Amino acid sequence: MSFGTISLNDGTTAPSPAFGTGTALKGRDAKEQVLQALQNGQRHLDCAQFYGNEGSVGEAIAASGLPRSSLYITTKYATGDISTSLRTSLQLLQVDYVDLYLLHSVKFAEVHGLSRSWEVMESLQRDGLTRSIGVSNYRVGDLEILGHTAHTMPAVNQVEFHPFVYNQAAKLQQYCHDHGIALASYAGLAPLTKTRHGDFDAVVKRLASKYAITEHAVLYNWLRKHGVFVVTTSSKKERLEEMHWLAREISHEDSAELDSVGSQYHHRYYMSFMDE
Ligand SMILES: NC(=O)c1ccc[n+]([C@@H]2O[C@H](COP(=O)([O-])OP(=O)(O)OC[C@H]3O[C@@H](n4cnc5c(N)ncnc54)[C@H](O)[C@@H]3O)[C@@H](O)[C@H]2O)c1
Ligand SMILES: OCCc1c[nH]c2ccccc12
Repeated sequence: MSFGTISLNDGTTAPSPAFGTGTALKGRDAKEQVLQALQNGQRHLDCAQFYGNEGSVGEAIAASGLPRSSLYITTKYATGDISTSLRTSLQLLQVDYVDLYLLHSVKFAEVHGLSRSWEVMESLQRDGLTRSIGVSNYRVGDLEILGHTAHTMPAVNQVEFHPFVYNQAAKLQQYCHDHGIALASYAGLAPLTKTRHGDFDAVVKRLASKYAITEHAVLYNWLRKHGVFVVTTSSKKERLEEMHWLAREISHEDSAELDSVGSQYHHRYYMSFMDE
């Protein structure tokens, strides 16, 4: 895989990029898109109870004929009893463990309370239903509360991360780094696929030409430069193929230029409470 692997604090490794199954409308059948991704070399699937389509992901996994051991499967808890939710996800995905189980959002987990939720996550890991445990959309304050009672800190925090939330994510990035929590990014392409700014576009264009990669690959490599593992997605075969060759080492100066031009702007597309 193009980006390689990320080492987690529990001694395991996760392949990056992960292939997202949630950008399609909630509940939309993901079978064809996931099967195409698997056939094009993607091995890490990023799933969620919230997406309402784990059954279709399970069908794609089964149809691929790939051995379970060659796959890395992440899914996320949204609602209901955590242990029951994971067991249901396993059934739908047609596997007997996942590699990484995440609490999808601190706002979703509030129903159990942070400490109690994390205790259950630790027990699911002990029972072998998931290899690694982590969180998504947790702020520094949430991680601090969790840390008071946790036996092990989350292996991963999956958050929105791109140049237009760079300033807002700085404290969280530092905290995760200091506590051995791997930061995973979603919506990393948003500066090209959602809101556009001419001066930022110009920098991306210049770097795409300098490094002989696409503009989207400039953002992937910016994420990589920041030590962040990538969750992305595409329904297009050519873009999946492109992910195999897009890794480039962009210079510190070029990355810093994206930081400074991008962080003049602030756009967050998911989970607005992350700015609180
Ligand atoms: N944990 C969370 O709360 C959370 C929130 C949002 C997304 N996610 C995960 O992250 C995944 C990706 O999210 P995203 O869609 O925001 O990520 P992204 O920013 O990587 O955007 C992906 C989209 O960009 C476009 N795209 C991809 N490659 C392209 C290319 N080469 N050229 C032009 N356009 C291209 C496609 O429309 C694709 O759907 C989701 O499927 C989901 O698994 C998680
Ligand atoms: O993991 C993605 C979660 C997600 C997709 N679309 C949304 C809209 C609102 C809140 C969360 C999401």
